[in-house]
Amino acid sequence: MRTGLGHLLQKARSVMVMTLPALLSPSLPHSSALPILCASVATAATMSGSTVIVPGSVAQQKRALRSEIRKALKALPPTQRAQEDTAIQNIVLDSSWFKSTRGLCAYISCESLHEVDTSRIVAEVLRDANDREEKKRLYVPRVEDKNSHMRMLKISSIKDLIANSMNILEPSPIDADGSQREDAMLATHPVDIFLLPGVAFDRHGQRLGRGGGYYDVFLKKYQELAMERRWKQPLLVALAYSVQILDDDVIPVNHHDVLVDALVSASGVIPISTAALDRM
Ligand SMILES: Nc1nc2c(c(=O)[nH]1)N(C=O)[C@@H](CNc1ccc(C(=O)N[C@@H](CCC(=O)O)C(=O)O)cc1)CN2
Ligand SMILES: Nc1ncnc2c1ncn2[C@@H]1O[C@H](COP(=O)(O)OP(=O)(O)OP(=O)(O)O)[C@@H](O)[C@H]1O
Repeated sequence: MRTGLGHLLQKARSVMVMTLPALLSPSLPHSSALPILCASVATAATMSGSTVIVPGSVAQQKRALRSEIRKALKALPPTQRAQEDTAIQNIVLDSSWFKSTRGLCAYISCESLHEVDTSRIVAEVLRDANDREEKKRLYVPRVEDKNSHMRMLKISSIKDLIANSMNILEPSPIDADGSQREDAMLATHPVDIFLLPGVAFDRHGQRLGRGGGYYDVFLKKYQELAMERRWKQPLLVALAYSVQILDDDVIPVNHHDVLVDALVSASGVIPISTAALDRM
């Protein structure tokens, strides 16, 4: 499914106007809203023509942008949030690329982090895993240490999850039978799709995470594994509220940032890479 980009952009902009009112001059048209967000990230921004020179390291700029988007997410009215959660999950569940996947990595959404809800997607996969012949293997994140080390472990029931110190549900390393859970990095079959969380995204595939480096490190390793094994590269699909989709060149970039293939917003799928155009 494709989306009307103009409509989506307008929607993202109009939400920015609502969530960042103090930064906006009443004379500015809505279309000027997102560059203003960029200026707001740089507290001492220097204007040079239309270019905003953002001071500070990339890490500082990322921190400032995370903080802006967290505020925008907190300000999202609950009814709009619920509507977008439903629409995004319906789009995923109804898609051919999701239906045909056999191996999936998904995050377990955390309400206090204001993440796009994945509970229906996870429940559906686990229902399939238990009831049907066409099973999907589901791997979910487990943080191993503070040095950006995360594993993706296979679960077969929601009961496999327990809250960690950050209050995110994650699997124990050992299952109910006392066996090691399957690790996606050690599995004999590939992961076809990653459903990714994040703080902000753009239409070039840039993704701003929570700052731990967990996904960037994991995805790089998984892409290398897929290459070694001659598997198809997994499709990296980020789930995004409208306020999380920013104009191009607003998200600060590091060389280690892994680009996503596509976004799913409440307005539809935004394919970015050629792989996404081919497969979605
Ligand atoms: N649901 C979910 N699970 C996930 C992630 C995620 O983003 N979402 N992760 C993705 O990496 C890993 C965990 N990483 C995390 C990193 C930071 C925070 C967090 O609470 N950050 C606070 C700010 C903390 C600070 O600035 O000091 C926040 O974002 O409000 C949570 C999870 C693995 N599991
Ligand atoms: N491939 C990598 N190898 C080593 N360190 C990395 C890698 N990717 C990220 N890091 C480190 O992780 C930390 C956080 O990076 P960054 O702010 O870009 O993460 P992020 O956008 O929040 O992404 P994530 O969702 O992966 O946490 C930085 O200290 C960075 O150097």
